[in-house]
Amino acid sequence: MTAFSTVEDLRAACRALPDGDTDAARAATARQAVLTKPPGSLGRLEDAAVLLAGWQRRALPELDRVHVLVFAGAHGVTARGVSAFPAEVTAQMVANFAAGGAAINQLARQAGATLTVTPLDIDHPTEDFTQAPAMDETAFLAAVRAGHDAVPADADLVALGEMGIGNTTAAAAVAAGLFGGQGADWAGRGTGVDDAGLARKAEAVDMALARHADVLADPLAVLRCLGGRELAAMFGAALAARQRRIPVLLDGFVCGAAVAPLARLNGAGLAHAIAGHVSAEPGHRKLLAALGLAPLLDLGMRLGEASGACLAINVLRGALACHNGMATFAEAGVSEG
Ligand SMILES: Cc1cc2ncn([C@H]3O[C@H](COP(=O)(O)O)[C@@H](O)[C@H]3O)c2cc1C
Ligand SMILES: O=C(O)c1cccnc1
Repeated sequence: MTAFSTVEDLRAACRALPDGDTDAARAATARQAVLTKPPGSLGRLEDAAVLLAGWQRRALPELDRVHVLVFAGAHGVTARGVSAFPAEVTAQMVANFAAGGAAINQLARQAGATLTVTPLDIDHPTEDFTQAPAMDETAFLAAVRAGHDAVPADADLVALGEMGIGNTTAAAAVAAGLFGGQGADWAGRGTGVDDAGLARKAEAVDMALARHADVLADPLAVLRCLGGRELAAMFGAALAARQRRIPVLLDGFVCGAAVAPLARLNGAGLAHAIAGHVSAEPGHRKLLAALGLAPLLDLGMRLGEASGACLAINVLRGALACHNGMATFAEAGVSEG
């Protein structure tokens, strides 16, 4: 596993990513062509099975060891009135995760996945990024490393998610920093802010873009200066998964913004990622389009916590039930077209 003790090490690691196994992907594609169905009739389930085969490096992939990794962080920008909820909800929800009372507890159990929640220094909010970098390099690397270390080496799939009051503002700032546009193009209502709250979010993003204008060409600096610890951790987890060739399921807008720097640093950086869903946060659809990712689900969800990704695990289980379990035309004695 590539270690990184500096931002430049991290950048080098992001540029030197391994590929999946094209032979396994080719074998999976060939199998899809001879299963007892019209070619292509399982739509994106077929693509998903082939992607899992390529990254798991076996023609018949498995989902025995599925891990949901949720990272929590606290945001200085909450002081600007950018969330409908108070900042203390982050720590309260971390306790709720531990007690089993959150949506993700129910969804992870239902999806047959192991849930791990990693709080990241939640008693110490990041800096208000309208005024200063959210994190210095030490704090940023520590958060990236925490995410990197959270990925189990033997996972068949990891789903990523977050908890952090204020983080849809951070995600909007990161998205704007990476892909251009202004606050109003990327800010949404998050937990449900009113029109004045939405205007404050857009203004905070615009202030952040102006404050950090000199680093916007550097995707890692964008994540460090405009992001937050849980975003940096999701980035580190997506990187670790790729280094181990483990496929990744992405959650909503915040998760997508967190991993987007990998695609900016390496054109194929998110080739191992599947968008679990598109959230109701309007920036998410735009972000997925910019990343060239098509979401599996579109359920109007806007929760975060890896909830959309977790539901999509069930879709992948369906994809593999067909891919691994169906008879071929020859086996079933069914005539081909
Ligand atoms: C009780 C509660 C549980 C949550 N679980 C996820 N989020 C979601 O909402 C937050 C982002 O929205 P904003 O940027 O508007 O603060 C994040 O914590 C995200 O995970 C929650 C929010 C609340 C209030
Ligand atoms: O799409 C998301 O990630 C999201 C949307 C609203 C609140 N929290 C997260």
